[in-house]
Amino acid sequence: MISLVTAGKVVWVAFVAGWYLLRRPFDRRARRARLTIDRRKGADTIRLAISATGLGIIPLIYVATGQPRSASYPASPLLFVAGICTAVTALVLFRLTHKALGQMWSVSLQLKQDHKLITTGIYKYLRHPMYTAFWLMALTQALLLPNYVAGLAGVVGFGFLFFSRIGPEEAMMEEAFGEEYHRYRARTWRVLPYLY
Ligand SMILES: C[S@@+](CC[C@H](N)C(=O)[O-])C[C@H]1O[C@@H](n2cnc3c(N)ncnc32)[C@H](O)[C@@H]1O
Repeated sequence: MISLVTAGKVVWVAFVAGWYLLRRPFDRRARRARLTIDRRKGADTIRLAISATGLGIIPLIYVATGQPRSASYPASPLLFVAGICTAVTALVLFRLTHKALGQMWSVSLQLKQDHKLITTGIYKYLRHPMYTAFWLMALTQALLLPNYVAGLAGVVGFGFLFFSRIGPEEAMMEEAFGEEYHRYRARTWRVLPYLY
């Protein structure tokens, strides 16, 4: 029988692989698109690197080596089951966001030629449901990996990206779509209905 720690690591790896497979076709298409606004360079590159370190590199080092060992604590079956639930919810939400955004998606602060504002599908209810999915991804990491550093690195890394990007992203959308975005913003929540 494998230990709960190993099971958590296996589920986390499967979860990240599923995440990557869902994103791959959109990423390939996005690389070929012509852009009218491209704010990837500078601050956004740093944000993406910090987020990828917290959500990917640090937990991967822990999964492969068990380091940093001194930050580990006993695994709990309750947290493990909760982690599976948040993983499934995150993947479903991540798929819904890509389905709704389609070719309008890009990894950074960019707008395509003939970019359209999407306000349908999951975007009818939330302006940033993909970031909700990323928060769930960070939570899944914390629940599945019983190590204070590896588990919480996602919350810190993605939290940095989220809080430093949300303002510039909304400003960019408002600049491009004016009144249409203003009205959309007034009738939707950012990431959590009735809360934020
Ligand atoms: C990483 S995606 C995240 C999308 C969104 N913030 C979310 O969390 O669901 C960021 C890019 O998606 C595009 N985008 C974001 N919201 C959009 C919308 N409602 N309609 C069309 N494109 C959008 C913009 O090009 C933006 O640079």
